[in-house]
Amino acid sequence: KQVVTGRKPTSAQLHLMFTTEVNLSQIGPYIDYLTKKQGVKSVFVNGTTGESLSLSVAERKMLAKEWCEKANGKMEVIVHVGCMSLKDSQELAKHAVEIKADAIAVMAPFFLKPKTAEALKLYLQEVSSAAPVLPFYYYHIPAITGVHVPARDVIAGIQELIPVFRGVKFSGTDLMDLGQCVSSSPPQWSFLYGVDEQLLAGLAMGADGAVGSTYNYLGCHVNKLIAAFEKHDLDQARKIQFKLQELLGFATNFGFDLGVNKQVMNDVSGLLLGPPRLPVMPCPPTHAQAIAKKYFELFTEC
Ligand SMILES: CC(=O)N[C@@H]([C@@H](O)[C@H](O)[C@H](O)CO)[C@@H](O)CC(=O)C(=O)O
Repeated sequence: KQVVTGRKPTSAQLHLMFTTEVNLSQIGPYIDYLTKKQGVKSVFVNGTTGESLSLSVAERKMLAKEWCEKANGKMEVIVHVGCMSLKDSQELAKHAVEIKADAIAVMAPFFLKPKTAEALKLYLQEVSSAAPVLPFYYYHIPAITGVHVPARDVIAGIQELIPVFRGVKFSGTDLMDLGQCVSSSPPQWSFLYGVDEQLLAGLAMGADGAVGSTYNYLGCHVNKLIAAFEKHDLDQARKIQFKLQELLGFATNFGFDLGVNKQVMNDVSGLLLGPPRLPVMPCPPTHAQAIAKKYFELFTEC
């Protein structure tokens, strides 16, 4: 007979909580939620929020394939293929071609870090050479990689090395660097800004779009922010940006991280996206519920 003691989880329960597996069955409903409820038109798969660097190459392939198959014309799919090993990145880049991804992105490896823009560019070129037909984005996220080479130095002359280069997913806070990237680039390149709490500043500096963890549940509001900015309605754009800041400021009190974000995604969308993988800890349900409550106070359905 099993004795349920109430508070302390048994070691078997703990094992279940922390041994997370990817769950492909949720990707179809997730795409429907993003496209129909959030008005999201593109997805950035296996990035930071997707915990790519905590997944095996095989898992990343399964996920990318499922996203491409299920998205099938409903959304554009950009697959992040950056790894610590060049060989793994090339394998994922080749795979992205096979599954007909729309584009790939690559962050700097960050165990043995590139010390110069030249080294990083050579690395990016080698990855792109495994998928020479796919549009290529550099994923600049210095707070995570610890690679602080300015993005403007990475993209200088990069088209000669990577003819399919299309832009930068810019998740840095250095707006001068973003501005210098924009002002030195051909108009067909895109700069996708990735610091949700200051998107409006990124747009003012010339970003063309946004990729961020909170857009899983704020996509339609952020589309409105972008539309207001494009109409020069700064008051409206600021109103939305300030509400997003209020939500993130509130969530920061609970140690906002991937685990918290994932739980908020579950609570707001009603999807069963599961907990994060170790070493990221699952968010205590009471914390996520408080953040979701704040979300519903600040944002009405679009
Ligand atoms: C460091 C980090 O996770 N940055 C997030 C932001 O969306 C971030 O969560 C948000 O601005 C809150 O700080 C994104 O840039 C990451 C992202 O887009 C991704 O999942 O690849």
